[in-house]
Amino acid sequence: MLKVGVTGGIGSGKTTICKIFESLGIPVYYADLEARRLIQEHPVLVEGYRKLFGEKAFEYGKLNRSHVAKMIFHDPELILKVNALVHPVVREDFFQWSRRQNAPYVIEEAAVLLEGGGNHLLDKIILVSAPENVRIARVVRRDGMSEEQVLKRMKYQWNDDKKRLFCNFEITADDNHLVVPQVLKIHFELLQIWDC
Ligand SMILES: CC(C)(COP(=O)(O)OP(=O)(O)OC[C@H]1O[C@@H](n2cnc3c(N)ncnc32)[C@H](O)[C@@H]1O)[C@@H](O)C(=O)NCCC(=O)NCCS
Ligand SMILES: Nc1ncnc2c1ncn2[C@@H]1O[C@H](COP(=O)(O)OP(=O)(O)OP(=O)(O)O)[C@@H](O)[C@H]1O
Repeated sequence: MLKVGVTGGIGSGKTTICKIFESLGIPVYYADLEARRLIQEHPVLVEGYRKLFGEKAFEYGKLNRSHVAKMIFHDPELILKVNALVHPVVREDFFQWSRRQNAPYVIEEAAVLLEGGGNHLLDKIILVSAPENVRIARVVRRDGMSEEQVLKRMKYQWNDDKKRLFCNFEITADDNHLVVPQVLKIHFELLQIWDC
């Protein structure tokens, strides 16, 4: 079974693309979602988040997302500590999850994948790209974040030019390209690679 990463900056359309792969029967591991579950459940992460963010890290056992987001996206050192704490646990969880799947390939969807060297553990990487102004507008519309809040998160993510150097496929998900044909083309190429 191949392990495929789908990455791209905030608001690029990764989740939307992955839903199409899911409709083709491909299992998808959504790293943001699973990270939030693990931060609330995994003893090492619960303890680590308490140490880094204080008692306010959790409210009634749930991650206090706005408190943590306010702190980490203002502090480059803190975000490095968080990434070093969370990403290895998520990666291990992804590998355990992938062993339980039965498919020609599985996908890990993650915004921050290449930045931590996660590509070395995956067989192929797909970049989902869209211009920054389009991505900002999408996230403002979807989450009600301010433009400044989106820009703060982008600061901790590589730009598409840098990501492109590490990717095997690219899906252009701006407002002018159809994405379904691009997904289908990659899907059949991945099936062929798996078949060989
Ligand atoms: C800061 C937190 C609480 C914000 O929660 P929130 O629900 O607002 O955002 P969510 O988790 O859905 O992420 C939304 C987007 O924010 C960006 N983002 C999240 N974490 C990071 C990070 N460490 N570096 C850069 N961008 C990030 C990504 O584009 C992501 O797709 C949460 O993202 C967190 O704890 N992040 C650190 C752990 C992490 O790196 N998770 C990413 C998956 S491994
Ligand atoms: N190709 C597209 N054309 C127009 N709108 C799109 C396209 N792809 C996604 N969107 C919209 O843009 C927003 C962001 O998409 P999506 O949630 O898939 O991005 P993401 O990369 O997973 O975001 P994040 O990194 O924040 O989790 C959503 O509201 C979605 O409906």
